[in-house]
Amino acid sequence: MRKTIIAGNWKMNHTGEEGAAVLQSLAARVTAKEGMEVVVAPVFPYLASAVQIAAGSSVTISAQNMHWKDTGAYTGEVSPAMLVDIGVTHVIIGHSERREYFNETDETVNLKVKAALSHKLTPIVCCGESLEQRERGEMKVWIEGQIQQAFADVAAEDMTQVVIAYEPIWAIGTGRTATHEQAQEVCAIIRHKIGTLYDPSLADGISILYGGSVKGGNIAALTQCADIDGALVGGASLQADDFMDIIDHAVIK
Ligand SMILES: O=C(CO)COP(=O)(O)O
Repeated sequence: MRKTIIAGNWKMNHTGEEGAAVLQSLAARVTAKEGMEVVVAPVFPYLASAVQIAAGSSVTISAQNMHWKDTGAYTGEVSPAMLVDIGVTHVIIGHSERREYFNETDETVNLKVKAALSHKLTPIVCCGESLEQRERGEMKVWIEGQIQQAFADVAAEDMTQVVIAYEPIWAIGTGRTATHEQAQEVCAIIRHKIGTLYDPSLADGISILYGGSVKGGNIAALTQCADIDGALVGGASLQADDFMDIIDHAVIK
């Protein structure tokens, strides 16, 4: 059975104090549910204290990015070994904001995916098309290409540790959620592509999340879809009440 995963990407938000308050509230309120995982991704400076606040609760902590090397002359970067050292378990890789503003490419995404897997960090690998690509009818080819390149040279046994997030760029922070039919269509394309790259039963075990203006009001319809196994949530993960609303209404299939 695939896990339902609700992951909050805080992006560049919350001071240490603000984030700690939200996380304390979540740690107290999220109850352990079989088949469900709740993840929160604060900014780098507060990851270590976030791990401590979440310890013993049903919330686990993710980074929003990392470098692929363990150490070296890479000013401003953070390595997978360092994340593991402080107790981080997940890392978001290839978010469209990193691709757009920080020169993240399919090649660096692939390097980071392989580095995460070799450190037993769970990569939450993002893909998604722009509105122009969708309108030009290029969505399927684009998404399949992103998936193929993200997992190039990744062994089948490592794929079981992977989480994929489909985030259409046009639905991020816009209030314009993809309909659950649109999200399901693309998540099915992703699962099918993984099935052709590996095998269908491996693809069947991978959690595929949807991200883009997810709220308490649309999570049930999304997670009822056959190929949508949770959400990567931006804005609505910043306040404990909003995020709890999503967690409480997510469907565990
Ligand atoms: O980018 C996202 C999560 O990674 C989605 O952000 P919003 O939920 O704010 O649209």
